[in-house]
Amino acid sequence: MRLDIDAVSVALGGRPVLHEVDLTVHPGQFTALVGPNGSGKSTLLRAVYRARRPDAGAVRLDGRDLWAMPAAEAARHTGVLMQEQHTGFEFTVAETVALGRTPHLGLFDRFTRADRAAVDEAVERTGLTPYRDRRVGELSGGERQRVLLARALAQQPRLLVLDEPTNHLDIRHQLDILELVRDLGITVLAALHSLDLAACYADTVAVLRAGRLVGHGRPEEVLTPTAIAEVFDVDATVHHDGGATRFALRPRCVCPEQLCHWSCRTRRAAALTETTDVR
Ligand SMILES: Nc1ncnc2c1ncn2[C@@H]1O[C@H](COP(=O)(O)OP(=O)(O)OP(=O)(O)O)[C@@H](O)[C@H]1O
Repeated sequence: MRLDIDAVSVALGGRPVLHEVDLTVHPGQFTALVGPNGSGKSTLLRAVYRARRPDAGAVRLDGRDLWAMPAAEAARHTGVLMQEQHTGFEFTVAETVALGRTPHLGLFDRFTRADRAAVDEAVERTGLTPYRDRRVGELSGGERQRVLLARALAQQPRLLVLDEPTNHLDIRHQLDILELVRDLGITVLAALHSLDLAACYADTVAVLRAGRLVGHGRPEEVLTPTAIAEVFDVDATVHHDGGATRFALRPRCVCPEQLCHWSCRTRRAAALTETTDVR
């Protein structure tokens, strides 16, 4: 499924948060959305999974206006894993994952064999088979995160929208989840804080800064030391090692001696105290 974000603008609390953002994710492509805290990533994702209507511009799925289609249809197309998502703690894992089938069921429809198969497959793929009868409230944060991903997968969406899907996960499960998501072969738009993971798993990386899209392209084209320094205010060295890209990042240094950031801060504080003392 093709996702087109056309000149989307959003204001929150009377303040512009997104400024005419244009972004296309081609069918089957995995696009990572990166940017500093508060740059508008979650707000953009909310416009894509119909939680916040854009004030201007449009979101299209295969050319159709997402905000003009019936809510149930939009829900069938789009699987979502958001930050701080609520789950009913009293439900079991299998019951929670089964909720992913809701957009496919009519009011009086019963669960079919196909629905059950979709749930079983989602539980299996996320490594949750040993947990299927456990209550969600008894799970760790990382296990719960996998349950939410399984619920989104059970929905068999054509577009997956993920807001920091690796939150709470240990390194092994971060890799497992992104590998799984990449191998689904469906269209994915995922906000990620880790540039390493974005470079490793995404086909393209879109960079937001202060609500504007300032770059979009293949990871190696977009995540350059200059761009990273400008957007994230850190000094970056990028190593391409075989197929993998690694980033060595450190806070940007502003002192003439090029000492590290903390030293700079210490020095500036010391300098300030000295000045104050002199006065
Ligand atoms: N309901 C709201 N009312 C007013 N401002 C809001 C509201 N929600 C978010 N904002 C502001 O909008 C901006 C963008 O927030 P958003 O959550 O989209 O950023 P983000 O890039 O996802 O950040 P993070 O990396 O910290 O999750 C922030 O400055 C935030 O304070």
